[in-house]
Amino acid sequence: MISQLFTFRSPGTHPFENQALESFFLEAVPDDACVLYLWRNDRTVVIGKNQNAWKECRVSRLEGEGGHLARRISGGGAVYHDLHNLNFTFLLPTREYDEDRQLEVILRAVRDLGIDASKSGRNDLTAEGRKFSGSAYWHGRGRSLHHGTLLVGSDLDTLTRYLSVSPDKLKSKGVESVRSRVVNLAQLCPGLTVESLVPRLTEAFGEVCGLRPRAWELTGKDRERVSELTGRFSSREWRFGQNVPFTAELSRRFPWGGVELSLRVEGGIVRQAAVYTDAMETELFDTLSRSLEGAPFSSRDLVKHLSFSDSALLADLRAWLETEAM
Ligand SMILES: Nc1ncnc2c1ncn2[C@@H]1O[C@H](COP(=O)(O)OC(=O)CCCC[C@@H]2CCSS2)[C@@H](O)[C@H]1O
Repeated sequence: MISQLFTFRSPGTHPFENQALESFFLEAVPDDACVLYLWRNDRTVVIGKNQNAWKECRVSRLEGEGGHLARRISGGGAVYHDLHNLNFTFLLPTREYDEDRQLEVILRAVRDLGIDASKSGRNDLTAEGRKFSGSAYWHGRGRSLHHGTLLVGSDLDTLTRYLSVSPDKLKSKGVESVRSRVVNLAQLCPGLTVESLVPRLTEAFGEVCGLRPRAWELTGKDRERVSELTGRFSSREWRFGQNVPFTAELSRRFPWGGVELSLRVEGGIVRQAAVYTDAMETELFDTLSRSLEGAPFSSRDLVKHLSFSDSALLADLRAWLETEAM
């Protein structure tokens, strides 16, 4: 039986710290309690546990604009977060886990605003046929986590700019996102902000569970654990190295000839590079494919590895890879 409710609002907006806090609550939630953790990330794309970062997200564009690519422990697709998207996480013992009750908390808060919201499909909440929330789940060691997004007033153009990747560029297995039409709650309830939604969620949490929620106070020891966990979520290994191997195919026509690059990427590193070209400088291209092997698969690193000579042709290739969506 749940006999205690806790709420916690993250003070920060950095994705890896927020993910660490979430994992901390997963470890720390008492056997008779449910925690509702509310948090926001600044400019972040969060991919599912088994997704390919480059297939789901324009990583170089996101990072070039100061954003972060984060991977979560739960499955499912890729979503965009900014400061006008509110995330919720329910953390509780698995035997008390009840997806419908958890979603009831969210639906009650949203319907109280006069929005006709409903559950749709496996993990979406929609209003007027458009999605404003996606959920994902994790269960293990007797504890469960149910987390989801709430689009309140996010920049939907930016969302689309980061999440649209050309479909045939990467050949890879892995979970695909389910692209949907999206809507901000503030569009359906003018004036709504994250700040005004938070107390409504806390209230609905108490009403649905029939208990009064208390704020969780972090101790010094809790904070130490959170900073340990932050390292895991921020590591390149966790974020990019988890992929099943894939092949990236990039092609471009230049005044001096066409180039096709085929890069075999394993653990986020280019293991094999093949270049097909009708340009005349075949020797340069042999060196080029060798020099790409071992490079981390990011525009910046590929460009660095292509700096072995100052030929004009290489400069064209560097400029291309710098802007190429990967
Ligand atoms: N922030 C946000 N909220 C709702 N829907 C979104 C969002 N960003 C993108 N999308 C839309 O959902 C699809 C992907 O849907 P798909 O069903 O593939 O994936 C999800 O919903 C995953 C939800 C994960 C929630 C976690 C909670 C805390 S950390 S992230 C995407 O292509 C867009 O069309």
